Amino acid sequence: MIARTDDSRLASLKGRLVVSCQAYPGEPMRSPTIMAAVAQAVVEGGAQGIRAQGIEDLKAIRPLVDVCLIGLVKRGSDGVFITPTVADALDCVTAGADIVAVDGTRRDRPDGQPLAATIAAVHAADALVMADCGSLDDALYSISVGADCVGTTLAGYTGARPVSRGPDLELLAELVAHVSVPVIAEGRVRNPDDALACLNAGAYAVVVGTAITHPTRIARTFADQLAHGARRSDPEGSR
Ligand SMILES: CC(=O)N[C@H](C=O)[C@@H](O)[C@H](O)[C@H](O)COP(=O)(O)O
Repeated sequence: MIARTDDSRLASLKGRLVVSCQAYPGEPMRSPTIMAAVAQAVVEGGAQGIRAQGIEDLKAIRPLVDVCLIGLVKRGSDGVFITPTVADALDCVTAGADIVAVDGTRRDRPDGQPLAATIAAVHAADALVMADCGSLDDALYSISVGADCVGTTLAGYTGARPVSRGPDLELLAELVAHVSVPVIAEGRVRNPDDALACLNAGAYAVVVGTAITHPTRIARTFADQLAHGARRSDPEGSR
C-alpha cells in the first residue's frame, strides 16, 4: 500500500498547529455546537487543522471551518478506543473528516478486522489515515499497512512507554529517525515552547488539545498554583 504523503490536505498541516477540540462524557462543554464554536475560535487564532471526536461534532464543525479536519470516534478508554472499527472510520469520512485518526497499535479491534481493512476503506472513500501510535513498533506496523502519517498520540497510554511530563520528545525523535511518512506530535504539549520543541525535533505538525481547549484543566492549574502559593507565603493557611 502506498501512503498518500503528498496529498494537499496533509501538506496543509506542514509546520503548523492543529488544535484538538474535544470534551469528554459528562463535561459541561460536551456539545457539538460548543465544540464547533471552539473550533472556529482556534482557527481564528491560527490553527491550520482541527482534530475532533464524534460524528455529531464533526458534522457541526465541518461547515464552519475550511482547514484540514482530523476526525475520530472514541469508544471507551481501554484497549483500542480511538476509531476502533471500519464502520467508525467510514462514519468519520461521511461526517467530513479529511483525515481519520485511528488506533495504530497491533491490538485486537472490536470488529475483528485488521488495521489494514480500516485504512483500505478510508482510502477508498478518498480520505487519509493518521495512525495514533504509542511506540516505534506501532508506527512501523501502521505504515506497513498503509497509514499516511503517524502521531505520538498514544505515547504513555498503551504501556509501551512511560508517561512523559510534557510531549514524548524521545519517541518523536525515534519516529522521525525511522519512518518516511509525516510524524505528528500529539499528547501533553503544554505550551508554545513545547510545541516548538516538537517542530525542532522533526514533527511535521503539532496537535495541542488540553492546553488550549480544556478550561477545567487549565483553570485547575491556576487554582492549584494559587492555593499552593498562598500556603507557602502564609503558613497558617495550610492548617
Ligand atoms: C490518549 C487520548 O485519548 N488522546 C486523545 C486523542 O484524541 C485526546 O484525549 C487528547 O486530548 C489529544 O490527543 C490531545 O492531547 P493533549 O490533550 O494531551 O494535548
